[in-house]
Amino acid sequence: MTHPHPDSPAVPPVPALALRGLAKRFGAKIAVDGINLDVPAGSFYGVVGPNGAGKTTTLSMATGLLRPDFGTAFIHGVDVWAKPLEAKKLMGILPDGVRLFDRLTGEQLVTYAGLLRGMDKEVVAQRVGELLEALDLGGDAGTLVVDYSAGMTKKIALASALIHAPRLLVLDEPFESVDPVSAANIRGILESYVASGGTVIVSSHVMDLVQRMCDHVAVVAAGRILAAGTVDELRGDASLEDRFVQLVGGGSRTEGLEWLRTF
Ligand SMILES: Nc1ncnc2c1ncn2[C@@H]1O[C@H](COP(=O)(O)OP(=O)(O)OP(=O)(O)O)[C@@H](O)[C@H]1O
Repeated sequence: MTHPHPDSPAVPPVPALALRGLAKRFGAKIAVDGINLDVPAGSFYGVVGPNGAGKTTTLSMATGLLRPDFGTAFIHGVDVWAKPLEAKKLMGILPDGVRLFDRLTGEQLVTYAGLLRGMDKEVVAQRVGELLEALDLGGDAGTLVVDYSAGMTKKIALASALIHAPRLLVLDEPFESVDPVSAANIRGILESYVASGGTVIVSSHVMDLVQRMCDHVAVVAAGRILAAGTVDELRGDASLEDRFVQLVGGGSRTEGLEWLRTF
C-alpha cells in the first residue's frame, strides 16, 4: 500500500456540482452562455441574478431536466447527462413552477416520491410523518395538493425532494410565497442538513436571505457568471444587495414614466 508523501499536494475535493461550458439557446435568445462553476461539497450556495438571467435554465440543465446545447454537469463527479440514473440518486430537486401530481394528498405525494426512489415502505412512512410535521403540514396531510396554497405547495415539493436524504439539494426559489415562520423553519432544516455535510444550492431574489443563509454565492446575468465565491469575498464591505446592483448594473430607471405621477 502506498501512502501519499506528506509534502505532496492534496487531491482537490470533488465538487458537489461542477458545471462545464453549459450553454442553451431558445431560438434567437441565448439563455445560458457557457457557464463554468464549482459548488464545493458541504456549502450553502446561493445563485442570484436579475429576472431572465438564466438561473432556472442553468439549474434545469445541471439537474437533468433540460438538455444543454453544449457542456455538461457533474454531481459529485457523476456526469448528469451520461449517467442520469446514478446522478439523480445523489440529488433532490425543487424545480421552479413545479407541476406536481396534485390529485394526490400531501401525504400520498411525498410517499410516492419516496417509493419512486425505491425506498423501503416503513422508512418512507416514518420519514413522511416527520417531514410533514417539520414543515408544519401535519394538519393538511390528507388534503389534496390541488387545494394547497402556493406556500404549502412549495413545502410539499420540498418534502418530496428531501425524502431520500440526497447529498445535494437544488432548490429553485424555495422561499417564494412561503410565510416568514415557515421560511425560518425551512432555513433551520437546510442549515442542519448542511452542518451534517449536505450541499444546498438555492436560487433566490432575496439578497438579504442569501447573505444571511449562504456561505457562497454566484451572480448570474445575461446567461453568464459575473462573479462567484464566498459571500464575504463577494460583498467586501458592502451589502450583498449593493454589490449585486453594482455588478448587474441598472439602478433606478424611471424616465418615461412621468404619466405615473400625473393622477
Ligand atoms: N422554454 C423557453 N422558451 C423560450 N425562452 C425561454 C425558455 N425558458 C427560458 N427562456 C428565456 O431564457 C432566458 C433565461 O430564463 P430563465 O428562466 O432561466 O431566467 P431566470 O434567471 O430563472 O429568471 P427569473 O429570475 O425571472 O425566474 C429568458 O430570457 C427567458 O425568456
